Amino acid sequence: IADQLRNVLITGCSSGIGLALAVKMAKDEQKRFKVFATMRNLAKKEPLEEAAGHRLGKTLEIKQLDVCDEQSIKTCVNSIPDRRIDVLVSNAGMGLIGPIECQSIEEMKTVMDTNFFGLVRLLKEILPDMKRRKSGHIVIISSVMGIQGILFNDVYAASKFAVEGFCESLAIQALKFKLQLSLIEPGPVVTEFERKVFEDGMKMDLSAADKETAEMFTNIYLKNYKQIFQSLGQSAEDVAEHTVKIILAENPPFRHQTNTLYTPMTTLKYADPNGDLPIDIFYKMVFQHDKIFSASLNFIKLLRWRSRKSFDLGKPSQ
Ligand SMILES: NC(=O)C1=CN([C@@H]2O[C@H](COP(=O)(O)OP(=O)(O)OC[C@H]3O[C@@H](n4cnc5c(N)ncnc54)[C@H](OP(=O)(O)O)[C@@H]3O)[C@@H](O)[C@H]2O)C=CC1
Ligand SMILES: CC1=C(/C=C/C(C)=C/C=C/C(C)=C/C=O)C(C)(C)CCC1
Repeated sequence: IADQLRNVLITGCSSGIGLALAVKMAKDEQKRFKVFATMRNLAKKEPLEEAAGHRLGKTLEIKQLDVCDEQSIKTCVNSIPDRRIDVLVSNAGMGLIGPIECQSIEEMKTVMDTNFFGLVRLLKEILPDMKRRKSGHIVIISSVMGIQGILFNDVYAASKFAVEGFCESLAIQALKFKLQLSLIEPGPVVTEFERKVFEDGMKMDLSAADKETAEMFTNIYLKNYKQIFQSLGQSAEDVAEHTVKIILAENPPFRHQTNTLYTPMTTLKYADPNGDLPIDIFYKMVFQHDKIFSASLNFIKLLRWRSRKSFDLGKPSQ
């Protein structure tokens, strides 16, 4: 389908990565994509409409889709000509931070339902068509937390690990049907996600946690949260650019990390089969905070300077 117009369905386009990606693909100079930009709440469509400009109604259409609602997914897919989706970008998701003692099972279930079962619901509806056609690319916005946990992100990391385990299994079957499957793994990205998660963290009722845990969350995690996003964070447009390159790549990889500043952390996982190395390093970064944290921020600055050269995924398919 290299020279054919590709139908692209993206979830979670009211803000952040989904919005940036929808707009970037709709503005493709070679007009290779017809974008179905979806969101659960159409009352939030204005920023996307504004960013899409005159592409609206041409290379970009806005549709309602709630990944937690099977009927809404079905209605949306049925409204697409021939139900043909060449590229599915599963992007809708939400964060959750804090000590588990202070989170309800209900809140945790909402995260799993959105980040993990949201993807499962989409694929139950869309995968059979792709298999029948023996063509399609499934692109999932996962996270570095799909391969490595971070302090106070226990349930969010679990939801992204679930996504990765699910996709690793499915990728083998996908290969048999000539389908492509790619996990995009961003580090911190400055979007509504960051703002929502931080605000929820700031107003969290910490009374169910012991003093040491509550202080750890407030004085270490929340205190440094903004600085981490500032020094390490990417823009939604940057992640969108990586995602488009993956979509256009001749042989798209199964996993793609978008943030070269973050790769030293994830690499630690593969450097030690016992799994202790990344945990020890994260421990030192967090709890020998004064010395290590400033050292690691300097290290990040050095990496940022070193990583000016742009990434290269080889020859695009056209
Ligand atoms: N920001 C970050 O640091 C990182 C984010 N990611 C991942 O990137 C993806 C996009 O997040 P990002 O752009 O940062 O954050 P945003 O909060 O800006 O965007 C999330 C989008 O998902 C939508 N959404 C939430 N629940 C549902 C649902 N049930 N059905 C449909 N849409 C829903 C939101 O809609 P609404 O406006 O209605 O809430 C919004 O459009 C997520 O999967 C996230 O886990 C990965 C790595 C890092
Ligand atoms: C770098 C770093 C930290 C935080 C990393 C963060 C906050 C990453 C956020 C990633 C996100 C939001 C991914 C979304 O999917 C710690 C743990 C404080 C320890 C010191 C090093």
